[in-house]
Amino acid sequence: MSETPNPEEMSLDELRREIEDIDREIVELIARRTYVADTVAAVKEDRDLPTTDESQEERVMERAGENAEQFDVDANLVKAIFRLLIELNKVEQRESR
Ligand SMILES: C=C(O[C@@H]1C=C(C(=O)O)C=C[C@H]1O)C(=O)O
Repeated sequence: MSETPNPEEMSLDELRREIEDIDREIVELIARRTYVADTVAAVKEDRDLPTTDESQEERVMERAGENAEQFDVDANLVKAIFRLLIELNKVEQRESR
């Protein structure tokens, strides 16, 4: 085994560390989004509102598409991710009310 670092492998490692950091941040943001759902659930319970609000979901999805376009990423893929995030939030809300 050679002691000389392979520059291509090093930069691959560095890039993967960057992805690892970003992945952690993504999970942290998902957790933050989910924690807010607990508070939303409390407000809805207080006002006797249902967990699902389809018009709000449409606004969230539309915003996701606009943000995706702004950052030049595939809007349909980003929307698919947001569909899952909304479902995750609703599961959390149903558990906490
Ligand atoms: C968080 C809410 O509850 C649900 C979850 C949503 C979301 O995750 O963005 C949007 C609408 C609701 O169906 C809300 O009403 O704002």
